[in-house]
Amino acid sequence: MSDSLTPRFRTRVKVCGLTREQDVDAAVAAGADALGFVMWPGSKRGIDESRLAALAERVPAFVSRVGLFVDQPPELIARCAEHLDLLQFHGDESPEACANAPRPWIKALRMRDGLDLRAAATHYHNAQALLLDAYRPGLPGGTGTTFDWSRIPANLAKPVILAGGLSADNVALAIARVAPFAVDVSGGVEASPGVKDSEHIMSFVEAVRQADARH
Ligand SMILES: O=C(O)c1ccccc1NCC(=O)[C@H](O)[C@H](O)COP(=O)(O)O
Repeated sequence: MSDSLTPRFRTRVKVCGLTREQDVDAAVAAGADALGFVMWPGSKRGIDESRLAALAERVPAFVSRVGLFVDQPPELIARCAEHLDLLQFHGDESPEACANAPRPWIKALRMRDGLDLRAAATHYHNAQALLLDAYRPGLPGGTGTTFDWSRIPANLAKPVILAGGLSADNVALAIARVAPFAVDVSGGVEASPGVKDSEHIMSFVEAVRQADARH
């Protein structure tokens, strides 16, 4: 239990898959630490470069703009990076390919059977964090499903961003079980793919704050 003089850990919040100005504003107003923009055209939440520019310029200082890529060309990544603070690689990018990125980066890992997270943390040792997401064949991200959180070892060498099927209803349990550095939400705060609901965003951030206050 913390007292008022003891700083508490604050679980960071990333809201992902933003496509609309009003959703960017809602996530910032709710207190999100990072906003994710899916640059992969195969996604229902995918946006193009001009949309990225328009959305990114609304984001104030101290809120990170994160661009998501799935095995995409370095030239595209470099152009998008002009509007981004951080890159999130969701495909089979090698550590070498990631290391050539023009911005700091995080590696998304889909929790398929047999994935050795300690080995992955060593493999991607230059990553700023590992984002752990559910595995669903054929879908590189945004599955809307959880995975078995007990597979995440304690004291992983990299900060953990927990993703996959989180919502205001289960994020407190996730924080209690995993104690991640950050949580990432997309489908759990949506009315439909790519269309966020400001009330759901607010409830999600509030649920994270309440969970933090209990620890
Ligand atoms: O959202 C997508 O469609 C997507 C497509 C390709 C790569 C990544 C994608 N999304 C990543 C995310 O939104 C999140 O990092 C994560 O997957 C959580 O999504 P959700 O389970 O819906 O909360």
